Amino acid sequence: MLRLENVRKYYNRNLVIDSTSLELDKGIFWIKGPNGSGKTTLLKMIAGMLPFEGDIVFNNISLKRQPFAYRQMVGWAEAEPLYPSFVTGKDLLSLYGGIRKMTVDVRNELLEKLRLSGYINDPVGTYSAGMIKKLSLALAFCGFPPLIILDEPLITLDPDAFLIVNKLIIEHHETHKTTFLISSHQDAALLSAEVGKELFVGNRTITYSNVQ
Ligand SMILES: Nc1ncnc2c1ncn2[C@@H]1O[C@H](COP(=O)(O)OP(=O)(O)OP(=O)(O)O)[C@@H](O)[C@H]1O
Repeated sequence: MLRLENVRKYYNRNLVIDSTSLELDKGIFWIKGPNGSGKTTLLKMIAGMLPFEGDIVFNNISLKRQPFAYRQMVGWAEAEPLYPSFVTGKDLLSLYGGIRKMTVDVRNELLEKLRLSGYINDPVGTYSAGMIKKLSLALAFCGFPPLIILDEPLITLDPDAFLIVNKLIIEHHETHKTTFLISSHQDAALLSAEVGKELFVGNRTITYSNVQ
């Protein structure tokens, strides 16, 4: 269960997220809303990447009171990930996999599924935008955290990769009961109408509506 308690976010004096309280059960949630409505801000706050007023609680662990334990439960992938150009994909996966205590077999399975194996030993500076995107998604899945937050995971992916990522999200939700928060301008129905639910962000308020 994810709970937002009177969450509010200002950038300087600009109020972007206004006093939002929300409770979400396990599920796959799509964050929708026009450009500039606050989707990335909301996701970064839930990922523990931005300071804010209020609190966020996941599985009874508070981000404000137990920040380390909270962050251990969260995987995060940015919309436009950036990594130092000289590190390899393997370096990053070893780092994340080590922290998240993921076995090499499971890591290799993830690499195969995302078709990263062919270039994982190359420096990230040689990757295309889609290759970097897939690497960032693999890092978010590392160790199978119970909450995975993906900001625009489908941009820059080719049609094959798009389907692979959709499948991976559904598989994870079904097998590990992972909760996903996903921002996308894509149609949520592309994923799965059965498990997809939508959160609308806009007009400085958030309303939750179940689209099943
Ligand atoms: N670092 C920042 N400093 C100041 N204002 C910011 C900052 N980041 C975002 N904003 C402002 O916060 C508002 C919400 O931005 P945010 O990136 O969360 O929107 P979004 O819904 O993700 O947009 P998009 O669909 O274009 O990605 C915008 O008005 C933006 O200008």
